Amino acid sequence: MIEIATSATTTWSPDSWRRFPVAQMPSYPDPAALASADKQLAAWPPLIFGREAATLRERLAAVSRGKAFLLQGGDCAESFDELSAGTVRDSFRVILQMAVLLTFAASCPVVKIGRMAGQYAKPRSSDAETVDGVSLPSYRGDIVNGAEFSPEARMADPQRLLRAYSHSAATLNLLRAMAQGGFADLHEVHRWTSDFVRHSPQGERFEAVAQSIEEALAFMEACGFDASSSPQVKEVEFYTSHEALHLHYEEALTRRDDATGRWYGGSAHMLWLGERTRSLDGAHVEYMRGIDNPIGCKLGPNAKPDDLLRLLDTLNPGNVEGRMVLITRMGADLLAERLPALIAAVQREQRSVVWCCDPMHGNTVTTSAGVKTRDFPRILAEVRSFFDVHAAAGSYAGGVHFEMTGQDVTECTGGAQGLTEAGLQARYLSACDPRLNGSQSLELAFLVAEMLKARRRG
Ligand SMILES: O=C[C@H](O)[C@H](O)COP(=O)(O)O
Ligand SMILES: C=C(OP(=O)(O)O)C(=O)O
Repeated sequence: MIEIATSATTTWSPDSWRRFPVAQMPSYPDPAALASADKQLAAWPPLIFGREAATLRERLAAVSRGKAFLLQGGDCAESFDELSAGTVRDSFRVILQMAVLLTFAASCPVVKIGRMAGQYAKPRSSDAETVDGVSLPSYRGDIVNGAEFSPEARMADPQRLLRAYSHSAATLNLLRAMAQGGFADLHEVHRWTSDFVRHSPQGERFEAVAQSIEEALAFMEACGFDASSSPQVKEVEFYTSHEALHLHYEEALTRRDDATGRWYGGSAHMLWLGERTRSLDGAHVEYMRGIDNPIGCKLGPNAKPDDLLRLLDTLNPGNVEGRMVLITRMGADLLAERLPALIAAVQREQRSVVWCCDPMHGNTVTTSAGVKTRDFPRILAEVRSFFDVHAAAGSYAGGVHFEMTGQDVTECTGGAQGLTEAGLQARYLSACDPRLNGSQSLELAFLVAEMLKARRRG
């Protein structure tokens, strides 16, 4: 008789996911080499500590109570080759700028989480890609294989797990240095704008806000408040996150917290389940239920209220505040129709969650030239609809989640720069999905800031 594992009958351990069907996992030609990479990773230190994940849970608990707002953003897929001080700094500073605008508008703390330092694995719609009659395995993120269309590059290579770890460690090291070492000091706010944005309408609008902040700091200092030595002014709390897709990587970095005896995922502060890997009976849910980090769960337009409640039963049986972030990504057209039933179920069962809007993944289109893009007005429409639906239901729209970069890429159409389909090829660098560039990200932040301000004023 075949035994069917279920979360209810399985004792959790970092490797208990291996008894469950696992979606989106590449096949490795050399299992011994994979096991050896797993072993090496397990011997290395975790990238974060359990206490940090617990602090993030406290911050997210404040969001779930309507006392803070969540901003989560970063690359669709980080790339080994693109990693440099410049790329990390550019994304970080745009997230800081967005956070400043949102804090200013909402007058509440903004919890900042990067899709950074580990966002190397990608789920795909199809296992294979065919070009001119040649079929090869799909690119699944740099942790698995290479984006180049050749049989060698597309072969799943376990050594890439180790490179993903070292690239994540290098990224995190810089992020920590910038968050705490002076770069994020509010006195430096004028320096966060990159050159290509500085002279755009967004850049000029941001300068006006930066000027107000500078004056407010000077005023506080004149009143005797020592802003120059206050950690709230000089540093930011910045957290990392990625989709917990590659379960070999996640298992190998799972650690037990000495202080509490609880397990946590050591690869990032927050991990999320993707739309394609949130099956209740699947390996990804099994892995996530046992770790103590805050957990995100993507919810597409076909998510059913009962499935959501059963997921919450499994992932957060104690209904712990700040544990669950529900990231809806339904598309601008469907959100108003599909989201209310999910909100109603959560309200009826009094579940504590953070509701977050990912307006990217439900709005992807392919142009006639075969380029994947997203149109800025549709992204904005989904965010607006998200706020409206929550307001109508008496629920708190708690955050936003974007695929973005600080670089001057041309991947999403629209926005004040007037990017057209014809202009996409100029600097299309993403190996997977299209991101907002620095200017579009700021533009969106201004619009979200207006919604937050309107909500605050009732
Ligand atoms: O980022 C999300 C997914 O990995 C991506 O949308 C999948 O793209 P595909 O449909 O081209 O496989
Ligand atoms: C794959 C992603 O999203 P989704 O699971 O919502 O498609 C992602 O955010 O990278």
